[in-house]
Amino acid sequence: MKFAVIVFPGSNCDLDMYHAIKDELGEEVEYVWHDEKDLSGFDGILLPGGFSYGDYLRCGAISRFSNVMTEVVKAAEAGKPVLGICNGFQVLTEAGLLPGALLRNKNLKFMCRTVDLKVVNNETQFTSAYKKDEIIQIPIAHGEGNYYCDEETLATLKENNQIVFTYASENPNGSLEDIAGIVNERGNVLGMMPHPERAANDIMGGSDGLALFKSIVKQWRETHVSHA
Ligand SMILES: NC(=O)CC[C@H](N)C(=O)O
Repeated sequence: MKFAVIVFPGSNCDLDMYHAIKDELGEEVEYVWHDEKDLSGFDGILLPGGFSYGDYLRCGAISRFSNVMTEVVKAAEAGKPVLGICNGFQVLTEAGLLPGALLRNKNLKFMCRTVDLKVVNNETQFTSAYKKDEIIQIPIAHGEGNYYCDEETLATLKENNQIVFTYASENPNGSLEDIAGIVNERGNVLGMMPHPERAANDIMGGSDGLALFKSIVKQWRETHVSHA
């Protein structure tokens, strides 16, 4: 499987993402600058964390206009796995690929710690390697992680089982219904504020995030590798 790690001006978790894929999973991965106009050679698209365009206006509000985003939309529409982590999640909501918005943390502070997450939906291509309602430890580091959507959108998210991760022991940012990660209706685009790529090896303090990347590869292999 070949992954693209999109790099915006100001991205800072692209290195972690690249390491998780290349060194922990042993899969192909390349950095793709935000100005590129072709992602057709990639099987999975990863939007990393960081401070793209310095978080000016709103986190992700400018990056969503980068040339590469036209290709990210095409990849999502083609059913390829698209994963947005933290700033990547914010870009995906600004680009309309995921519903809702990430507002300023309720306490208006930058939150940087490891939190307990509940895997409330393990039936997605991103979470099949977890158990239902499994509690995992994943780091967060953000100032605008407070997920919000209107009542109608929340009802749709619940009806379609699109809520994938919730904060378990504490809600660090005020997110509606403790939402920490959601998928689109088709289930191939995931956005989440916690950083699984920063929990890909016990040396980093934990490896609970690795199963997410393994789930993506497992799904891809099941649908793309012929079992001759
Ligand atoms: N780690 C990140 O990706 C941070 C995202 C964004 N800059 C925020 O502070 O909310």
